[in-house]
Amino acid sequence: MSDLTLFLDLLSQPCRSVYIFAKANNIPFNYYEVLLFKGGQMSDDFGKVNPLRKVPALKDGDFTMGESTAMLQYLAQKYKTPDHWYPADLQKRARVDEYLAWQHTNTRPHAARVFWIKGMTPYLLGHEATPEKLNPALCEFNATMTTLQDTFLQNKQFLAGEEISIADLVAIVEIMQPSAVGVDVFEDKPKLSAWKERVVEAIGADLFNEAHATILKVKEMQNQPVPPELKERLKARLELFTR
Ligand SMILES: N[C@@H](CCC(=O)N[C@@H](CS)C(=O)NCC(=O)O)C(=O)O
Repeated sequence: MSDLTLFLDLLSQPCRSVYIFAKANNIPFNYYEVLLFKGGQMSDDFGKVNPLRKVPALKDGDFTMGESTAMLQYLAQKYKTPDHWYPADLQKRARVDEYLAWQHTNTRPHAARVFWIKGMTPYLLGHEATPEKLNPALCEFNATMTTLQDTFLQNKQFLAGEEISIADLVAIVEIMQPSAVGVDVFEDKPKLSAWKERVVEAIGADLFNEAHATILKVKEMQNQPVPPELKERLKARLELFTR
């Protein structure tokens, strides 16, 4: 049994980046499932691992931490994964860090906003999102994807260079969120579309599909009843996205 335990729910995009990274690098870990829709993050046991009550979280012996990008950096350094994931060279590493810093206030919130408005409105309110609510979110997300393609990717193979890095992983898992609820993310973005194919190939299609199997079935979840206590909490979250 490994000393390393990852606390994950693969519906969550940052969980998928950590899961894919660990699997792709053959890092042995125990998988502890924290089912967000069942309130698993609120358990006493999980609170001891991550007092912020967010997944992913990591326990390595007595050491615990949250925050996916910091976890990826920790795993890359601890397990000395191939250099391209998180290069030792100062400036190459800075390129990866640059994207990781930018995405927190761009790709992540903008993709999540589209996912919640388009995907969660039917589940929580029983009707499709109105164009008044959805269109501004789509516009914002589309502008972010244009920046991703034209400013970060440019003519390179991957976001931070010619080989895959943790920047690409962190980006793709976020982008798959709107994609899972039917947004044509790559429409009119041929370079970004080709980049996605390269990322899937570098990770391996089997691992990519396995990690995304739950989120790609999220629309089926919309036919299931929402537990009442969860519904109120999720509705409050949805409201934040539609303000
Ligand atoms: N910045 C954090 C974000 C973690 C996060 O927001 N996780 C969400 C799932 S995607 C969560 O655990 N939400 C539970 C909750 O808010 O109750 C990271 O990158 O790990």
